[in-house]
Amino acid sequence: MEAFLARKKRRLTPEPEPVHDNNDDEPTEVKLAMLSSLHPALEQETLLDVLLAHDGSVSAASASLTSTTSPAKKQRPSGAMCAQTSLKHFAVASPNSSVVAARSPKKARLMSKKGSTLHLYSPEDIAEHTPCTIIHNFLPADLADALLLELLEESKTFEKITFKLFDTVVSSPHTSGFFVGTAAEQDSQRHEYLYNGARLTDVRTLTPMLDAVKARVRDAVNEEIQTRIRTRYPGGKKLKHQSPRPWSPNAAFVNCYAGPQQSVGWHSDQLTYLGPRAVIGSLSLGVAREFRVRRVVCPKDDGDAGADADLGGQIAIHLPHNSLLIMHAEMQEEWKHSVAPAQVIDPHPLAGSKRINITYRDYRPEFHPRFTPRCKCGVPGVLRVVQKKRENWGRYFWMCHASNVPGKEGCNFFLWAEFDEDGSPVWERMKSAVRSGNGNDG
Ligand SMILES: O=C(O)CCC(=O)C(=O)O
Ligand SMILES: [Fe+2]
Repeated sequence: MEAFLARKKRRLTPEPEPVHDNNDDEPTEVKLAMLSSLHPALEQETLLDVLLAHDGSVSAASASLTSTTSPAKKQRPSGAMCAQTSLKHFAVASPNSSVVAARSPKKARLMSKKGSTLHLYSPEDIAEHTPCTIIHNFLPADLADALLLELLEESKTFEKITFKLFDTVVSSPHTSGFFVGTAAEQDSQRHEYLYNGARLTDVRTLTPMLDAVKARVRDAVNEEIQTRIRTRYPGGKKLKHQSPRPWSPNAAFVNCYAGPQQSVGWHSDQLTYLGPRAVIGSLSLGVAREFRVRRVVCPKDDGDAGADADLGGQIAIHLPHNSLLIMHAEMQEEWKHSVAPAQVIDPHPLAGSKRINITYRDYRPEFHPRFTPRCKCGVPGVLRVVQKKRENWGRYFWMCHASNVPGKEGCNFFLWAEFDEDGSPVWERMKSAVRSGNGNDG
C-alpha cells in the first residue's frame, strides 16, 4: 500500500529473441518461438494455429507458411472463441529470475509482450506464469459475506494515505486501514514504526472475524508455500533469504476501492518490516477487479538505469469475491503489482461497486525498527532492493526514509544489507561495512 503512483515511462530496448534447436521434445511455446523467428511478420496466434494444424511439427508448419500466398496477412482461426485466446501468444525467454520451474527446466517462460495484457483466470495458469497462487472460494460463503459486510462498515472511516513525493504531497487513489493483533502491537505501531517516513495514527486491532480468518489464511498460505517450494523452486529448496519458519501473519492492511476508478499504482510492497523474500496473503471481497503483475527486468547496462524495466507486458490476474491470492517469496523483489482503474465492473450484491482487499502480513521481530539501522535523521531506515541497475542487481540496502516525511528533507544514508541464508539480518557484518567505509557508496 506504500506506493501507488504510476512510474515514469522509460525508453524500451527490445530483447533479442531466444534461439532454440529444432527438437520435437520442445514444449509448444518453444516451437512457437522457433516458428516466430522463421516468420517474424506473422502473428503468434496465426503461427500457433498453423503449428497445431501440423501436429506440432515446426518444419511442416514452416513449409506450409512459406508456400502461403500472402504470409503477412493475419489469418484468424475459425471458431477460436474464448476469453483467453492462447497463453502461447506470450512466449518469450526470461533470463533474470531466481526461480525456474523445477519440473520443466527446458520450458520457456511465458510472459506477456510489451504493451499487451495476458489475462489469467485459472489457478493452474496463475501458478505457472506468475509468482502467485490463488485459491477461489476460499472461505465458507457465509463467512466471506459477513467479513465483507463488517469491513464495508469499518472502511467508512478509512482514509487515503498521504505522503511526500519529491516536493508534492500526494494521496492514494483508494482508502486503507491497518489492523494488528494486540493493544501492545497497536501502541508499538503508532510510536515506533514508520510508513513512508511518517507515523500511522489510525492503527486498529483485528476484529474477531479478521482474527479468525487470519488463522485460516495462515494455514492455507503455509501449505501453498510448501507446494511452491516442492514444485517450482530450484532443487525443491526454499529460496536464499527466504525464512524457513512457518509464515505467521500478525497484521493486516485492509484496502477499500470505493468504485471502478479507485486503484493502486505499480509498486512492490515494502520489505522493511517483513524482511527479504516476504510472503503475503491477500484476500479479495466484493467487486472482482484485475490485479496486474509485471516482471522487473534487469537493465542491460548501467548507463541507462531502469531502461528495460518496462520491457514485457503485464499479466492480469482476476480476483473474484472470496479469492485468496498468495504472493510468494519471489514476488516483491522481482515483480511489481498494481490494481488498475476499471472501465466496467459487475456490481456485487452486497458491496455494490466496492472492493475490499485484506493483505495479511508477517512482521518479523528481528526487523522491528528498534533493531534496524538509523540514518543521520535519527529515524529507522527503509529496506530496498536494487531493481534499476545491472550492477548489484537484486542486492538489498538500507536507506533514509525521512525524505518522504512532509516538510522534512532526507539524508544520503546508504548501507548494504546483509542477511543470512534464512533472511535474518547479520548486523555485525553491516556494522563492519560502516566502519570500513563501505556503507555509504549509494
Ligand atoms: O488490492 C490489492 O489486491 C492489492 C493491494 C496492495 O498491493 C497493497 O496493499 O500493497
Ligand atoms: Fe502491494
